[in-house]
Amino acid sequence: MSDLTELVLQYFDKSDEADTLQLAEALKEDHPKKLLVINAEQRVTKRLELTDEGKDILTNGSHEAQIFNAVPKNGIPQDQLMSVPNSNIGFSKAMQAGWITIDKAAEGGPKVLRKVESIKDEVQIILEKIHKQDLSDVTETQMSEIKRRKLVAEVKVTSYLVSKGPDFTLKVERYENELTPEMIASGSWKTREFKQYNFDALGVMPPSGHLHPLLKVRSEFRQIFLELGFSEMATNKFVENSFWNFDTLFQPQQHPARDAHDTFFLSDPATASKFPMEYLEKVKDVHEKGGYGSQGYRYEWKLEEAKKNILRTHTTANTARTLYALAMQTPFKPGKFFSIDRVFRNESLDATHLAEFHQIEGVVIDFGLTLGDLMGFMNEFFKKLGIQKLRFKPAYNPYTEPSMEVFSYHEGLHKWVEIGNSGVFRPELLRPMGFPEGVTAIAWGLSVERPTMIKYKIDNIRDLIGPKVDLQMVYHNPLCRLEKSVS
Ligand SMILES: N[C@@H](Cc1ccccc1)C(=O)O
Repeated sequence: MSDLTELVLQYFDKSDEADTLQLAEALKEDHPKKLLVINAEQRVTKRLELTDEGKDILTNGSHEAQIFNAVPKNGIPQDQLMSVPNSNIGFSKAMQAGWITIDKAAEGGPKVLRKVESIKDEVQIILEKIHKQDLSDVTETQMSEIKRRKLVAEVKVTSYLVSKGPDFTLKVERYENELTPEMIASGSWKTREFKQYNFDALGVMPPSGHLHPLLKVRSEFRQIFLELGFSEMATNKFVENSFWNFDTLFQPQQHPARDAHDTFFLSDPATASKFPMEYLEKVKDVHEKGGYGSQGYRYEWKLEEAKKNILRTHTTANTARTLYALAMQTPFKPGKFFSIDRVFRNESLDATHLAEFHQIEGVVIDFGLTLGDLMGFMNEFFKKLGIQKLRFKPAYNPYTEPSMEVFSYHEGLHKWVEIGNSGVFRPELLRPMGFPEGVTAIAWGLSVERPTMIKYKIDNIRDLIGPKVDLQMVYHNPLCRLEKSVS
């Protein structure tokens, strides 16, 4: 017996019937076709069966025959015949058939006498034929009489016509699903049979539209910013140049972040050419000589370095562009801006790092904003996300002073987790743009991936992004259940 035959029998040992598709699944068979090596066609036929009364007649004879047999040669008083089962019908049928007669004038009451020597019990004979399913010499009149007397009934019988299918084989083989390195190494792939692709497969129908967890968390953050009156910055430029990504942010041209190990540089087009020249000169000056109370970096600033096209390493490049556009407007107007979009870093990939991720960025600009405003604002912002305990740690960014890393206490992990970076923008950044003295800006950035991984308890980022995304996680986030908070 083949393995499959055994499995099929085991399956039927536990269940009465099977849909071939379900059976294929239960048996882990590659394709239900393998199980369809035989065809089964359902057929419904009609058959006559004896009723209980019919069965009784088959064994004991018809009612009329029983009456005849109960009459001895020299007759019997009529009332004694009444003990025979079904005597009423039997008596009248036997009278009709002319088998018996009645002597009403007999002494001691009416007496029943035999009229013939012997009888032939036709009803019993016909029922015997029906029982044997041999209806060849049963006449229509006989049949309708038997049916009228309800001695037979018509029953439906369901059966299956089983025949060999086109793929019938006595050898049930398994198709290979995957071409493995072992098959290539051993050369066994040459003789194996591979499963065909099913281009008609429809996949699982989702019950409703779903958001990827990253999009869901993104929409939750977006909602918080909008509730706080922030405007969304345009973030459609994945390709940025070094000028906006680094130089405008007072990041020196020798800074390690501007190295090919950390940043993706474009080869075609390798450089950008359009810059606001007046502003560019001011940026160059502040790097080389300083100003606005700063002594600058005191190195020779090079335009070629600023021209280099890159994939933006942070959305702070958009903040720089947005603030520059705001500075162009007079008189000065305070502003609150945010963006949530993708950034790229030339990092070595591991369970928690990818070469691209999403940043949430916020900036508030007005006269006299201080570190206290930043800390107060951070507390409010994270409270809306359900994050209560915050800690700030002094840090360094070329564009903010002071700078602070933001940590939150993670109840599940029982430790402080870094959730963002923040600071007060330097005058070296704001003043060359043209903002008046006294205008300051507080800004912060965080990744979308970190809170998402914490919320969905994902410890490998590849389960969140890329071909190995756990679809169940997506299915559990139907659009209609969009929640307002991230925890
Ligand atoms: N650009 C910083 C985040 C940040 C934004 C704004 C101010 C301070 C820090 C980062 O990529 O980590």
